[in-house]
Amino acid sequence: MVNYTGNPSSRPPREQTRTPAAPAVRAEDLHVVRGPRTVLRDLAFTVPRGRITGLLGPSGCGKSTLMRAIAGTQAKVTGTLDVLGRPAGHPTLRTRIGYVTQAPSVFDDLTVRQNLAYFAAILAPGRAAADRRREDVTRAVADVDLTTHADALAGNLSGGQRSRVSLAVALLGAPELLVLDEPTVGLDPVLRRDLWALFHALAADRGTTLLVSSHVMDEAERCHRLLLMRDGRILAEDTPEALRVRTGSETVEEAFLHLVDEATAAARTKETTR
Ligand SMILES: Nc1ncnc2c1ncn2[C@@H]1O[C@H](COP(=O)(O)OP(=O)(O)OP(=O)(O)O)[C@@H](O)[C@H]1O
Repeated sequence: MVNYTGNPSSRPPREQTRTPAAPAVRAEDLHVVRGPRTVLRDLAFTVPRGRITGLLGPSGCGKSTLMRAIAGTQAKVTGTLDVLGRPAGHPTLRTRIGYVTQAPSVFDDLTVRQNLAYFAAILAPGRAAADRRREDVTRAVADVDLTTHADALAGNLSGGQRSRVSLAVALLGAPELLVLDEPTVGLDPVLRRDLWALFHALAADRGTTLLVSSHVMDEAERCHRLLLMRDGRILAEDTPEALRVRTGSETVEEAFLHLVDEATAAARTKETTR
């Protein structure tokens, strides 16, 4: 794993005052239609650079759809969605974003190293880049703690190890923005802790921006900022601490439930005053 020397507790350091750089992601009036339904409705939010932003909400609320839109792979997106200063999906963003979906995208009949070498050759083709590719592959394998499995066939790895190969592929080009769709699902507590340490090291040491989705609320406490989603809308956008304080809650899960109740009550009031 990347050498993580920061705060070893599960909570990240408090949000520090920094010169506000342009956000990594900026959405305004964002809508996404899938099939017959509008699944994301009127979203407006930002994702700050060099921080870990957690995208949390119940299953089906639209997290993956939003990540696909940011990665530029989602059709029927309207409104403003700027990513690293370009409209989402712009061709120049391809090498600047690492996107890991929920389904590990690895070739089972190749070893871990061969999988990475294949994707490295797409990112940096040609003989002149051979040394750099080798270094990038070795670094990415070490980042996800798979050095001892580098020559194992991907098809013989566990589910968690295969997910980490996918993550290593995304780390190859040292992307500025990492979009990770439920990267810790199905992992044991030790691996989850190690992956979060890696995420923090990437943000702190390499300045990488991470957008990490989860429907497990305890992971919220590990993020610098949160986007809480429900039913295709952003319910709240703030630091975990600010959300807890604002709602008088002990945990982010409690804060989330409080915000859901508040939104439901507001919707009812709107209905009855019509
Ligand atoms: N191909 C599709 N066509 C139509 N609707 C879809 C399609 N894929 C997803 N949806 C709908 O879009 C909504 C958002 O789905 P999405 O996968 O983004 O949610 P999610 O929050 O990522 O869920 P999970 O945590 O279970 O992965 C859901 O109601 C889902 O039924």
